Amino acid sequence: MSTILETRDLVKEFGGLTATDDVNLQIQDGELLSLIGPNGAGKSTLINLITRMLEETSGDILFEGESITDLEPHEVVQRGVGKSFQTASIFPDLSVEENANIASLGAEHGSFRFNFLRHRDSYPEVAERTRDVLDAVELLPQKDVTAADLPYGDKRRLEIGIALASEPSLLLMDEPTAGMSPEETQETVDLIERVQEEMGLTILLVEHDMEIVFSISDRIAVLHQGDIIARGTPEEVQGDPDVQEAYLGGVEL
Ligand SMILES: Nc1ncnc2c1ncn2[C@@H]1O[C@H](COP(=O)(O)OP(=O)(O)OP(=O)(O)O)[C@@H](O)[C@H]1O
Repeated sequence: MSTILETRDLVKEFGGLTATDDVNLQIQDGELLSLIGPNGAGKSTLINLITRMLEETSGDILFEGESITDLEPHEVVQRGVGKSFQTASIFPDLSVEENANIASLGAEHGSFRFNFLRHRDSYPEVAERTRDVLDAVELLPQKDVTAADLPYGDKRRLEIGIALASEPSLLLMDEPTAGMSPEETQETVDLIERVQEEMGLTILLVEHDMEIVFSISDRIAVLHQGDIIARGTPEEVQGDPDVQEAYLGGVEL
């Protein structure tokens, strides 16, 4: 297995506070790696550094062997780093299909074309990608539904579909099941496992639900106060005394 993403001595300071402290993380091609840790551990900071929403204080980030620290966020997406976050990427007044079209078109042409809806029939490759994406997240039957009218779980699936439209080789997911009912959570976990397998995706998952983390992950990295204190398979991490200590009084592992 080769390394798809690597952080080298990655430091992010906010004033006097060190949010990530010399973080060296490697994500292997094709794996599902979960990033866990107590509140304030630095998980979101690390994700935001990878997507280039935040500028590092020092260190480097390599994607497919090349540094991405000089890139803009949209350039990182074009390189193949997709993200599915809670912050909505959905246009609520448009249909499911139109939302997927916009994402597919952006991926095809590198930027959003304002008037594309009038010309969409001349973009067969976009239509095909839209169909594939909606099929992958099982939203084809709801393609004409206005996004705002979708049940919550379907909205989150549409967000995952929008992220998939850019055909990422690495997908960053921040709490994809937050706010979902147990049934929606299980469906989403199944969906993540399926797209990972079918599309050969590599996934970096930030998730607070330990049941999900331990069932779905190939490997887990544990952040605590900006440091990676443990990494390994679910079994290795679960038995690690440093991890138990970091979570004392917090989440039960
Ligand atoms: N923009 C910011 N300005 C100042 N401090 C920040 C900023 N963003 C994060 N921090 C601080 O950096 C530390 C790490 O925060 P971060 O949000 O990365 O943690 P987290 O592991 O994602 O937490 P949670 O699980 O609660 O989302 C915290 O102490 C937080 O208060």
